[in-house]
Amino acid sequence: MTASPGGISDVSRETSDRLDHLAALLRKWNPAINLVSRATLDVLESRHIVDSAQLFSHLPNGARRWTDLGSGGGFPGLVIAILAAEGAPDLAVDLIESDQRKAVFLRTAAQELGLDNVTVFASRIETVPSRQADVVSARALAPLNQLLDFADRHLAHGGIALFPKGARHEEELDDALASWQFDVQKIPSTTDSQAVILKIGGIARV
Ligand SMILES: C[S@@+](CC[C@H](N)C(=O)[O-])C[C@H]1O[C@@H](n2cnc3c(N)ncnc32)[C@H](O)[C@@H]1O
Repeated sequence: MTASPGGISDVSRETSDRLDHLAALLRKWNPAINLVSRATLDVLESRHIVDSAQLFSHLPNGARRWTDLGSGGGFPGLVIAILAAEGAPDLAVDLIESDQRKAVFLRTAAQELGLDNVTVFASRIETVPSRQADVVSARALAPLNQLLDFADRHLAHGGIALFPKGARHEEELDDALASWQFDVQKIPSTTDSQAVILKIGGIARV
């Protein structure tokens, strides 16, 4: 799988059809529940789907559970589940989303897309028992300091967090270092020259 600004390549016809189907479902449901900002609906594929798909290439070998926090319209979690159905069939994908209407969308979309690797938790991240995940992700959810607290709750020992972050990531890293120890790799985003994916392991409170 390759995710570049031009789109997603090296995937099967079924995966590509599922990604198109997800885009169609989002366009259908968006007027009712505002899953993505209306301004980005026209560039759903490049702005949200490709941006989410690039995280999949950082899946560690042997990972069994990926937990996406604050999934909203399914970014990155539903896109990861679609790619995993082809590329990592043993991976279970959790989507945690406290907004009940968005959680209904996520369940309906997973069903319509024929994804049996998805579990939706219509609850707050803070109240779901630890998922002991190998990977935790969160996009556009909270400052890094807060995300590390969520990741600390839901990661298994040795697990990693993948957090897409924008131009202010250095500031967020400095703030987080006041309360947390961690190892971080800054991976340039393929969709935005100012953005990075923070790949974080070894999370511990200071
Ligand atoms: C700005 S949206 C981002 C959605 C998606 N990750 C994306 O990139 O498009 C943040 C989402 O997180 C959910 N959320 C915020 N706080 C949460 C919490 N404590 N537990 C579960 N979901 C939460 C909100 O309902 C919202 O859908």
